[in-house]
Amino acid sequence: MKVTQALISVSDKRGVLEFAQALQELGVKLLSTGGTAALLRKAGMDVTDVSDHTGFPEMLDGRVKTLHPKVHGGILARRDLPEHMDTIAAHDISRIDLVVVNLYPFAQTIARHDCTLEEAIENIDIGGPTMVRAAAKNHGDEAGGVGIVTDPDDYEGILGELRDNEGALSAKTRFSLAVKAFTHTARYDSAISNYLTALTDDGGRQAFPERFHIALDKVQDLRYGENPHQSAAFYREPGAAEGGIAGYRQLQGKELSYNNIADSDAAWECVKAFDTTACVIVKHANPCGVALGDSPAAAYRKAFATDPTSAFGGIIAFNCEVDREAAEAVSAQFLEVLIAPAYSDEALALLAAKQNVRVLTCSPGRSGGALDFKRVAGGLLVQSADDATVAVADLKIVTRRQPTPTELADLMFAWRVAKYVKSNAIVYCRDGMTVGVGAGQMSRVDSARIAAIKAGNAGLEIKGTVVASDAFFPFRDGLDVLAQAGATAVIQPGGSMRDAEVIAAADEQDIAMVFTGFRHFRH
Ligand SMILES: NC(=O)c1ncn([C@@H]2O[C@H](COP(=O)(O)O)[C@@H](O)[C@H]2O)c1NC=O
Repeated sequence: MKVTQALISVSDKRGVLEFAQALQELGVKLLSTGGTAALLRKAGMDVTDVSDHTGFPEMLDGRVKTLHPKVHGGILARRDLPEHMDTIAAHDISRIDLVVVNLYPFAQTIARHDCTLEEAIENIDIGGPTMVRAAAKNHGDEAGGVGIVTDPDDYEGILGELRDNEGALSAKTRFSLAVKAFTHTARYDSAISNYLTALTDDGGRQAFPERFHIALDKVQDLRYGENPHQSAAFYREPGAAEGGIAGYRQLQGKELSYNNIADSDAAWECVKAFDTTACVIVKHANPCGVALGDSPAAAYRKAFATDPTSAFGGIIAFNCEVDREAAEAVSAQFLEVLIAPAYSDEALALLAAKQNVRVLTCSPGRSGGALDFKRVAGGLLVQSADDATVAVADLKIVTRRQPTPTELADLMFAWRVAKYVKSNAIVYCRDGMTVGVGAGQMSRVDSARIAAIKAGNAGLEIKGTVVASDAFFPFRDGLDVLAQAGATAVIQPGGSMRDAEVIAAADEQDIAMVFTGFRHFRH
């Protein structure tokens, strides 16, 4: 059925003029609301105001514009039922075959820090969702129905189909537009619910609403989950900042697996923590080598040297462009995924010879949402992201001996790495490189021992290293292990009941120790 009449009422006016002009050229009659009609008319278009169509003025500050049987009858009448068609004809209601609506910008309004409740309420669209839902419900079948367009990105495709299809939209297109439209209104209402249920009695907003709606967009189905007998998919938060792994672009290689994405996230978040050239190698969600370097290749070689055994089949991330030398260096090992903000042409040409390696670019910007989620059986733990940082000036030196400038630089490096190592985390470092990483142990003292053993296995000198501990030492035994291994300086949060005992142990062994005042647990 040919589209004869369209109603256009949009807040986001991007591309609407060109779309309306093209519709008019196709012979579609246009109805429109105040602001939208004014925009179209200013461009010389022939458009009928909805108020002239209904015989009722827009009223109540725009709260009532399109809420009228002349509009909703024209949308909701079933094209396949003669009785419906007779009824609208009897009431002089004409068919509206295409509805082009996007809603008041509620999410953008409440994102403003100075937004009042009154402003938020006024930005709850009523007439818009009513039309969107009506049109989506009446998307119809082969006999005809209504097309509902809520996304300016769809304008071009719609025009293409109308041109190719003698001015009609197929039932398939109308159905997929309807699905998108109901998703649009569901997301809109979720934002309203999240906002209102987070309001506090004193007019403030609590971070965690009483009811939490999360809307996610599927990025892709995955071949399987953490194990081959689990099914899986990857979802992205709409509107999340670009810098997270969910914004990845794959340049070559096999499809990413569930574990690839989880490990890539760990590697990418860790490498972004450094503001000079850095490389991170991750295995099973933990960094097994992190290093700074004068070039990406130099950083990689140091990171790899931490634990060549574990680096096999790892995920490698750089925070800078990968050049030919770095591409050559990483190609010498078996790796699953390579991530960087960019690659030189030479590097890409070289990597192309290893077609199985998944090569990704990610934006170096800030990562996703301000909230962190963790699934537990029957629920979800939600917390603010761990974005605490410490500056040298904030450190509290608690031992007799002060760290030397070199130790201090390595302590800061080690602390940054420890944040990305699963607890209990102990990280030995020297010269901007990890020397031994102890991760995910149930006891801190075991983590300290394992990290030292791993450094030995890699043939690295542990004497003279500095150490970061992601949380305080409950007893002096952990500190004693570090001292016996030959560490000379330690960074840790402090705050243990036995801090005095741990500080005394450090003083006894001439270790310089600094407290950050906060911990970096990662489970
Ligand atoms: N009240 C109504 O009947 C009504 N009908 C359409 N709207 C909205 O008004 C906006 C467009 O308004 P204008 O064309 O005046 O700029 C659209 O976001 C549309 O969703 C309405 N506004 C709010 O509820």
